[in-house]
Amino acid sequence: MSIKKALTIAGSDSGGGAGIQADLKTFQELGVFGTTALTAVTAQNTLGVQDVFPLTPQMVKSQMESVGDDIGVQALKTGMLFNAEIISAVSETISRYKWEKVVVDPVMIAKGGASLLQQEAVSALKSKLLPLAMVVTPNIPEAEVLTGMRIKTEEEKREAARNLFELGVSNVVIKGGHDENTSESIDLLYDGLVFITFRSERIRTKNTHGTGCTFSAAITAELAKGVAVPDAVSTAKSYIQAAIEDQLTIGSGHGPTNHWAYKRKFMNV
Ligand SMILES: Nc1ncnc2c1ncn2[C@@H]1O[C@H](COP(=O)(O)OP(=O)(O)O)[C@@H](O)[C@H]1O
Ligand SMILES: Cc1ncc(COP(=O)(O)OP(=O)(O)O)c(N)n1
Repeated sequence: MSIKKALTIAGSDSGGGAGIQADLKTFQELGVFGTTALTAVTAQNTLGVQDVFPLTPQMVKSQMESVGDDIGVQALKTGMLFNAEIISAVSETISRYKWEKVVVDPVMIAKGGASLLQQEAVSALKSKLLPLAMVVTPNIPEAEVLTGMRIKTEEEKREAARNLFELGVSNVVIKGGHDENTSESIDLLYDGLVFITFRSERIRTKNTHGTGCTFSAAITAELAKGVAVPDAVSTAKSYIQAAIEDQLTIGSGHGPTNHWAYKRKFMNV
């Protein structure tokens, strides 16, 4: 059997809710073989991030090469990259291997407030990595940092998406999870021509740790299978909705989502 392979370049979450752990669970559930290039180790649980230890840029590059030289990469995603040196190493390696299906989740701050990207690395993210991205998936605070705009209205979301497209990204998805005053969670896709909205009922829960990682990993898995971007975003939206709805109770803070839920809801597994 030939199976598609997806690579995640991200940090480890010891609590299992976000980062590499969320990405691998998502790849597995969506039927692609997951590989990893670890950027940083975090000591983390549902209450927050207790410690961060970044790996060297050389070690990140070596892991990408090990995967690229032997296993192959049909699509990849980036998550926590932590500093400008790691961003440079990742961007150079993506360019050298000519990997095209690149999903950038511009992870900046964890739910508890810990910084997962140094402030001075934002310009490297914009100038080196975003131009290589087939899809970028900022949440609203991340889109505000990347564009320098304040985003409150639907028109401001569209303006931010246009600005991000101008940085060289082929498809921009501004996620609506942080828009807490709305009864729906609305994600907006822009491909330079049209806007498509993906809507779902907002679930009132504190257990949303790792939703952004999971959503971008689901897009990556679908791209690895050859699915077009709008359909990949649609599946990712269904996946994350099911995973938030079918609640787990783990830890006493912001708990993780449930990766078993998607197949249970849509495939009766
Ligand atoms: N309470 C919620 N109910 C339904 N969907 C949500 C909820 N919170 C987040 N989502 C969805 O989860 C995904 C991640 O969104 P978001 O929370 O904005 O990202 P991040 O985890 O990066 O902060 C998006 O598809 C968003 O619509
Ligand atoms: C190691 C690691 N990577 C990414 C995140 C951020 O994950 P995200 O999906 O944005 O979820 P929250 O942190 O907002 O719950 C992380 N926490 N750790």
